[in-house]
Amino acid sequence: MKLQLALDDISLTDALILAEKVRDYVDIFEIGSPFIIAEGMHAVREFRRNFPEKEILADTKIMDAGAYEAGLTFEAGADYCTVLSVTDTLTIQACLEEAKKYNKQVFVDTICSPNLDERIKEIEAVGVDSISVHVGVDQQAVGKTPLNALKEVKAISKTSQISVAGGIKVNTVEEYEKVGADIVIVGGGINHAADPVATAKALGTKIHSFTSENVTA
Ligand SMILES: O=C(CO)[C@H](O)[C@H](O)COP(=O)(O)O
Repeated sequence: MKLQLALDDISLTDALILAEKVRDYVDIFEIGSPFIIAEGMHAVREFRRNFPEKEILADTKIMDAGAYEAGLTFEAGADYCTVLSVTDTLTIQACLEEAKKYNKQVFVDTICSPNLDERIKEIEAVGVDSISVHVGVDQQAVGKTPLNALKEVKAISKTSQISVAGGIKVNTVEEYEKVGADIVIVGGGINHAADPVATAKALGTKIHSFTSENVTA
């Protein structure tokens, strides 16, 4: 299992400082949607320059103009961008086509998607192979978690790697590992912790120990 650190409500300077301190514990650096709104693709370029060995995800949550917007992220150095499952399948297909040109990948974010069962089948039928099960910050504020949606998607998905996000913390990460997430995304659970570096280390150690248990099993 991999750890993806979502950098959302943070300045570019602070994000680069934090990322340098946690680079050994984190597999994927996510340039979060609010961070992209604040800094644009400049943040992706700076992360690519400073962390050439790392996987970088641009959380663009694309809703339209799939090829153009996905292309901007790959040009900037992202390995992955995100598109919303609630958008038209044509937009998702356009992102996938663009990713193919760069030999990169696209995660489809399920935030606010009704009829997950039907939608997962439809998008995998057009070639989606990476799905991000996500309960957003505003939904978390009313007590929602992504655990049930993850169970649902795991039961339906035939071919995809699956990441999960939505208020996950060091003391809840096991629940997501048990259900079979491939990637756990943590934003506030690290960034808003009293000691973000120690928390990233604890999460990374836990998550990577799951992987070695699986490998030796
Ligand atoms: O995409 C996001 C918000 O739309 C966040 O990056 C994602 O939810 C992870 O952050 P957190 O762990 O704080 O929920």
